[in-house]
Order: sequence, then structure tokens, then C-alpha cells
Amino acid sequence: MRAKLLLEDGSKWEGISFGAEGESMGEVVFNTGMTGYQEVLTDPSYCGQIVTMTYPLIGNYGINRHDIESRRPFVHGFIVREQAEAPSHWRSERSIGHWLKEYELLGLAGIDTRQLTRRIRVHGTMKGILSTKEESWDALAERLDRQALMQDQVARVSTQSIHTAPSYGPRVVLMDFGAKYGLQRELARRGCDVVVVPHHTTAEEIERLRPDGILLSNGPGDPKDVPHAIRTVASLLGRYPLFGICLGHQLFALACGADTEKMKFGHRGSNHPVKELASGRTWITSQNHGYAVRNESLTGTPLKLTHVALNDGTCEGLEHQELQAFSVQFHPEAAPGPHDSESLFDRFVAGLQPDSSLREGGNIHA
Ligand SMILES: NC(=O)CC[C@H](N)C(=O)O
Repeated sequence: MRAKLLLEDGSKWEGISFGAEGESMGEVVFNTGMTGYQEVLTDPSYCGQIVTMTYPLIGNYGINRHDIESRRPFVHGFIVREQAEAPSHWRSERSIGHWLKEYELLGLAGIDTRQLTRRIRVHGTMKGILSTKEESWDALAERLDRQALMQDQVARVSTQSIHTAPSYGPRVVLMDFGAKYGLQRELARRGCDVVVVPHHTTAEEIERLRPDGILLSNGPGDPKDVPHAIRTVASLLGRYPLFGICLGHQLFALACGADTEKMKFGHRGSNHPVKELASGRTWITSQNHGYAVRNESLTGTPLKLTHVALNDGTCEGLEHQELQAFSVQFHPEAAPGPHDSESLFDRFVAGLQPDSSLREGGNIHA
């Protein structure tokens, strides 16, 4: 079956459908990872986006039950040069096409993804519509025109209710704006007592959970679309040690008086070089963001720039100069990607001071 993609700039792309049938609209972005497509598809930060992979062959090691990063894929469509119909890997359970169909997601293969990526790099990310329907480009253009990009992605992907992963270590409240499983995995590895809370949880509700620290998760969309979360972060500041990742980093910056802006085409891939300014060391990082904290907006705030992207000089990390709070724009949990920066979780957890009556082996009722 054929499938079409129409972009906001009027460019038309035709290829082969490999997922569900129907129609889907979203912001068309590209990811440069050579592997890790399953983690990309299930990263809730891609909610509302149609993702193009620049690597030409995707799906060759199939889909397995280990590499998912959330309860389901949240992308609005997937575009590849070539889809491997017969994956080969001992962990593989099915092909990417079968899996996309199960979740009623559209896939488009057989187009020149390099040309599409160059177009996005020149024009910036754009709205696009994918369709398997037999109809004119004009009809498609009309519907693309009428639909706006969504702004409520965080509410769509965040947990609906509080859930816990109890342990004896420091209690971390993970504010879920669309958290990847990797964040919980890293906290669990360090023995943390994790409480995951919905995006709209207030500072008072969080206080009642008696946390030792707060982790602000990654998540989709513009950080300014969740003003309630910015207010909550502002009132948690100084009361608990705080660590922000990706959207969490942007919310932390906004809560401290800095500003964010939309990037032309963002950073999405598994090999983005970032310089840690204190040591002069370069880390290779996993990234997925379309917004960034404006470096100039840091003037007059209590924030210090700690990490910069080597490709374009944009802000990749911040630290509060008086309070125990820091954040990074990239993904220290990787998944997919290199583990150069995972020590950031050690730094966060080492700075937490758990209630001593709850130490492992101790009598919690003493
Ligand atoms: N991965 C993320 O948390 C992304 C943050 C934000 N949605 C952005 O695109 O910049």
C-alpha cells in the first residue's frame, strides 16, 4: 500500500506504508541515531511528533519487550528509508511494522530521508500529515492547514495517579511529565525509594510525601505549555534537592527566571557532544529536544551555565548558585545512547539525606 507525506511548506513525499492505515498529523522531526529506534518510538517526549530516522535501514533487530521506555509508543508517525521486514535478533519478538499496526500508528518507508532531513534543516521543523488514503494532495493540504499542533501533550503522557517503587534508600519524588522508564531504572539501581507523581501534583501534596529529593522528568512539548509545573518547581526550590532532566531542566530554568526558546530543528540523536565547563571534558550524550534555555536569559538569575552543546553552543546544563539544584538538557539515563554522563545520578543521590530511621536493616518503627 502507498502512503503520502505532505509538509507545511507544500513538499510532497510518496512511499510505502508499513504500519496502520489512516491519517496522522504532527510536527516532523529527525533523529540521527543508528540504533535505538524502539526507545525513540516509546520516549513520551516525542508525543505529537512524526519522527524520521536518518539512518537508512531501520528495524533490523526487531522489537523486543526489554527496550521500551514507556507504556506505549507516543509518536504520531514514523518515517524510514528502508524498513527491515524480516528482523534478525535473538531478542526480537516481531517486526516494527507489526508493532506499529498494533498501536494504530502510521509508518512510511521508501522515501529519501536524507532529502527530507535537509529540508527540515533549512526550513526548520514543520507540521506534516501522513496518509494512506486515496485522495488528492489538495484535500490533504486543506486538512493539514486546518489542524494546529497539540499543546496538551504532558497531560496525555503523564501518569494519572501516584505510584511507588518502594525501597530503603532516599525517597525521591519523580515528577512525571512524560518520564522515560530509564529515570526510574537509574534511581532503582541506586536504591532510591521512588514515588512517581502526576504533572499537576502541587508542592503541598509533594510535601506530604516527605521526599528527600525531587527529580523533574523529561517530557513532550513547549515547557511554557505547563505553567502550573513551573509554579510547582518554583515553590519546591530550596525546600528539597532538585535534579531536572530535559523538560525538567527547562522547567527548572523558567522557575528560576530564565527563558526558553524554540530551536530551528532541535537535537535528536545518540551522539551529541556536550562540554562540561568545570572540567573541560566532553561527554557524548543522548538527546531529544526542540526547545532550549536561552543563554542570554541567565543574566540576573541565580543560575550558572555548566554544560554547552559543542555543535551549536546552546545551553545543556545549569546549576543553582545557592541552592542544591541542577539540571541537564540531555539524557544521562541514555536509552538509547552512551553512558558518559550517568554519574549525574550518583551526584544527585549522594546529595540526598534520607531520614536515618529508614536506613536499610534499621527498624523503621524505632
Ligand atoms: N526530551 C525532553 O524532555 C524534551 C523537552 C522538550 N519537550 C523539548 O522538546 O525541548
